[in-house]
Amino acid sequence: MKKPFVELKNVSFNYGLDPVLNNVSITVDEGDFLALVGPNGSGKSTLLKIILGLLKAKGEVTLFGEPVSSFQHREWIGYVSQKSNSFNTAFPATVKEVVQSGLTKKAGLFKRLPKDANKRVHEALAAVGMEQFQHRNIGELSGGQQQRVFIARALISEPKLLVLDEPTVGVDIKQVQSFYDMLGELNKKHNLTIILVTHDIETPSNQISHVAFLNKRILFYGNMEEYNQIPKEQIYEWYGHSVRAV
Ligand SMILES: Nc1ncnc2c1ncn2[C@@H]1O[C@H](COP(=O)(O)OP(=O)(O)OP(=O)(O)O)[C@@H](O)[C@H]1O
Repeated sequence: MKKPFVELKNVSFNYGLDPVLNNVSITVDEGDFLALVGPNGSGKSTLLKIILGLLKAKGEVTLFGEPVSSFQHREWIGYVSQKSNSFNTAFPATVKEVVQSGLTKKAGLFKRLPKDANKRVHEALAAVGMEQFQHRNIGELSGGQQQRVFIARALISEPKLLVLDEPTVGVDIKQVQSFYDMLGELNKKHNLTIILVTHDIETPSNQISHVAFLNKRILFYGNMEEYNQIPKEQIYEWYGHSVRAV
């Protein structure tokens, strides 16, 4: 039987008086690839912060079967924030150094690297198809390539769950499909559970297993087959009228 990695039950949250999330309930099982989709300001980042234990909400939040407040295994969750790709391009760090920093971030600056650090850097870069770039400066890479490197940095501590906040912002439109294919491979071949947050309803769907559509509350939650049956007009309505029709 599949194990629930993340369970949210009736989660509500306000910043001051403004309600941002209202009675949100979703479950992410082991092996799922969930796209959490919603327009700007719909509460996606807030929900991620609640899942990561950075904000405390009303309702129940469980990680790997434990209440988020007492969950100890932070290393089981790899997180790539929205800001990762606004990397200072003049910063003189190689791809290898960036990925390696995923090993030292919890141990502190002066902690020695594990003996197998080189092998692990290589494996993490290979998993995202970037092994040939390890000696390049991070600032010389494209947005999509940088995003892959940040994912490798998250993968190096061998998480069970990977959380990605708007990972395709700054990725060339032509590279988006191959980026999703890479994530699909991590999900299926490496058995990595993924939550991907995006405002893009055109998110390539062939790799994704489930969709949650959020606009302060959950308007839809189901598998891809169920999602594909929703008329596009309905989705545009959920978005308001700012989304172009295709
Ligand atoms: N620290 C904060 N203090 C007050 N209000 C906030 C704060 N952070 C976010 N908000 C508000 O909460 C709402 C939800 O914001 P959130 O960042 O979760 O949305 P989002 O769906 O991730 O948006 P985007 O796609 O633009 O990143 C917005 O109206 C935002 O202005």
